[in-house]
Amino acid sequence: MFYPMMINVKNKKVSVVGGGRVAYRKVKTFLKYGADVKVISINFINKFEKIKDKIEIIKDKYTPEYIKNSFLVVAATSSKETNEKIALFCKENKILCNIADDIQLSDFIVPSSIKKGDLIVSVSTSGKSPLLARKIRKEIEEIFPYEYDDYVNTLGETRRLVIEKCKDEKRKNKLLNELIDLDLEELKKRREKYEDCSRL
Ligand SMILES: C[C@@]1(CC(=O)O)c2cc3[nH]c(cc4nc(cc5[nH]c(cc(n2)[C@H]1CCC(=O)O)[C@@](C)(CC(=O)O)[C@@H]5CCC(=O)O)C(CC(=O)O)=C4CCC(=O)O)c(CCC(=O)O)c3CC(=O)O
Ligand SMILES: NC(=O)C1=CN([C@@H]2O[C@H](COP(=O)(O)OP(=O)(O)OC[C@H]3O[C@@H](n4cnc5c(N)ncnc54)[C@H](O)[C@@H]3O)[C@@H](O)[C@H]2O)C=CC1
Repeated sequence: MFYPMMINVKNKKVSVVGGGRVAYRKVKTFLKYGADVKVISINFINKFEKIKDKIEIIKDKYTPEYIKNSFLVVAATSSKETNEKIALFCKENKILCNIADDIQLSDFIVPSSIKKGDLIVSVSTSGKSPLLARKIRKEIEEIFPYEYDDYVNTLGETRRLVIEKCKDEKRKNKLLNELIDLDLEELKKRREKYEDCSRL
């Protein structure tokens, strides 16, 4: 059973084995979340050219040496045998792994997701149908047509002010509940107001 969680990969060593379409997709997502990505593969599709300055590229066959110090590993080679070897090595060395062609051997799977600033919406079918996850993700994307970045940041800052300055639990909950119904403009006014108060 896969438990949904958010894992911090910023500046952490992530290794992706394989240089095909699937590996490329996984690498792009890790880069979006600030990981320190190494890619090991015999061959690479041309798209890797576009991101070659943002990753470490090792053009070689997989050997455990390349992944041994990783925080996370993704096995996305076209060789089932290699993917299995990677899974086994990760298990023995307590490294979390995602095996692109074998959910049973995977410690984690990747959902289909939308990132609008710090607002992240993820959809998973627990591996039953990645295409359904993608379809639902696209449907949800249509109801988030604009950038949430500024809104979620302002909400986060205003929430911090309420938590810091309001010590009455009941009132605090009331204020926090009010915040999520305000639009960006109202929220910014509210933040300014709370910044000027010493207590709420
Ligand atoms: C278990 C999981 C493990 C993991 O990869 O993490 C997994 C496993 C497998 N995928 C397979 C196939 C496809 N996967 C996609 C696409 C995506 N797959 C993703 C995640 C996951 N795929 C995890 C579960 C997600 C969930 O919770 O449901 C997404 C969401 C995220 C991402 O990859 O970043 C991304 C969509 C991103 C987006 O657009 O939003 C497509 C479509 C395409 O490629 O265009 C196809 C072809 C169509 C088909 O087969 O359905 C196969 C068979 C391989 C083979 O046939 O050889 C396996 C292996 C198996 O099923 O055993
Ligand atoms: N989880 C997912 O979302 C999906 C997973 N898959 C599975 O993912 C795997 C990869 O799929 P694609 O990227 O389409 O394949 P691909 O054939 O385009 O790429 C495979 C890559 O693996 C490399 N490779 C093969 N053996 C290797 C070894 N011993 N050491 C290092 N690199 C090696 C090749 O050089 C190539 O770059 C397949 O097993 C496929 O079944 C396929 C579709 C989606």
